[in-house]
Amino acid sequence: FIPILGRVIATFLCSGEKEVDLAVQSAKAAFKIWRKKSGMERSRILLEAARIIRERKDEIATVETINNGKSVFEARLDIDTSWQCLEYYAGLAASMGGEHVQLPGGSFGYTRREPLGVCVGIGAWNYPFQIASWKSAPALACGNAMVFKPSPFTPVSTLLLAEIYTEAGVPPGLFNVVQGGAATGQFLCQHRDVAKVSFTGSVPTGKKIMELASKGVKPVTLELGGKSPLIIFSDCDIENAVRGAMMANFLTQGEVCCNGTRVFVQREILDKFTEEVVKQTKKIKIGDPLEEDTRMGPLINRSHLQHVLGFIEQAKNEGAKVLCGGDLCVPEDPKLKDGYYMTPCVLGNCKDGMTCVKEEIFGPVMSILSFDTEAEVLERANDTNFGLAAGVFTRDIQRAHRVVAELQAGVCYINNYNVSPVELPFGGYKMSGFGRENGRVTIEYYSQLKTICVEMGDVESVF
Ligand SMILES: NC(=O)c1ccc[n+]([C@@H]2O[C@H](COP(=O)([O-])OP(=O)(O)OC[C@H]3O[C@@H](n4cnc5c(N)ncnc54)[C@H](O)[C@@H]3O)[C@@H](O)[C@H]2O)c1
Ligand SMILES: NCCCC=O
Repeated sequence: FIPILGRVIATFLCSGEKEVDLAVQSAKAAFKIWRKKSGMERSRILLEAARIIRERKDEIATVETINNGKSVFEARLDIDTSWQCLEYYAGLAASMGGEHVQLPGGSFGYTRREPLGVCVGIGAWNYPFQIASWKSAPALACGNAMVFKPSPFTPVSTLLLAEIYTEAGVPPGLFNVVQGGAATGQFLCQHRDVAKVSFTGSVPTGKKIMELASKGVKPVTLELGGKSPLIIFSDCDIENAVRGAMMANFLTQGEVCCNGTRVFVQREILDKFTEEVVKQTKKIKIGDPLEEDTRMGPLINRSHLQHVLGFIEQAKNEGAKVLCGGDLCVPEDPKLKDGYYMTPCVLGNCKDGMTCVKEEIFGPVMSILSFDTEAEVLERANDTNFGLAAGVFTRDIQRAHRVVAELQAGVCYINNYNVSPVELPFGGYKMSGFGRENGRVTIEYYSQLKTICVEMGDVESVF
């Protein structure tokens, strides 16, 4: 689909059980070659792939924008965090290793960090190229092969990544792409030659993936949904807090897992903050996402647009006040008349029990709530089954650290929101998932440790 035009541009055949098996077998063959390469050799190939992504950045960003609807300005940032991820793991590939342990009598042991084998990546539609890069870079750096299934809504850009890996010199089949939806994903998770599944998507699908993988005792990484709190204290730099709240809610049309959609504002600055955030939200340029100055494009598809608008209707019925936006939008350009556009929405008078405050909307809808004390806001911020991200704006640095130490979230931002340095681990607490992407720790999620115990003397048998 092209969300900008509301039209189909290409169709892909879904991979069935046979095609999934072919992909896994060719990944398995490539794994035999790749696992024998030294870290330095793998690093060189990943660096070359990163270079090609940088070189083709505009082309990849354009494809991403056409298929997903996000502004090309943002898509370029996604592509940056993609090649940066490849560079980061290329840098770590050569230094992966185990340890040497001295034992009594001159005996010793050592550990080897070894790849898992064929890993499966399953992606969501909001960051197609970035998700494929964040999964494949650490997987390949550790010596694994990967079969990746993008979302059927955004099947295109992952194919460019496969092309780039091949051009950079990975063995044929090392990074394979299969297309399809739930059925294809299930075949992948159940395949006996698959060693691990890394999934990005919703909580309900994450549960199913975990169940399927458990049948083969396969480890899983789950990057799931969220309903993250953003806490704005009255001593903050208000301009930065407003910018932070916009970053926390309106990137990629609000279709972002870690968005800080529950914006808690301390009562003393509630009116001033709300007035400014509404003013800035009304200024967001909606339109053709391929134009340089557009900052919000169409949502992913019609049914998702209706789903998001439904949340706004329900919020009104439950007593929230629409302070701006929340309507269907038809851009002036006639070619965009069938696109899935809506105006970004700020909801005031929100209460903790409202549906818009409790459920992940995955659209451009910010809910503003007021609070009085630190203890109260912490209690309310943590009162959710999700735990992906959280943010705090304050000039009091002691309070900032005290608050993030209490927040039940895998990623916490102090005086910023939704930045993604690849050097830092990303992932959730509670029902937002487990395992991490990015950062040094992710090596542990794509490798296994072998212990070798070496006897230097005679065997002392108990028999
Ligand atoms: N935590 C993160 O890093 C992160 C990042 C992006 C999106 N998300 C979450 O993803 C969700 C939106 O994405 P979505 O609508 O594509 O999610 P989704 O769960 O509907 O689909 C995700 C992927 O899973 C596949 N799939 C669906 N059913 C399956 C099954 N039974 N077995 C195997 N695979 C199956 C889909 O085809 C798709 O590729 C939101 O909840 C969002 O918060 C999380
Ligand atoms: N840039 C990270 C976004 C991942 C969640 O949707």
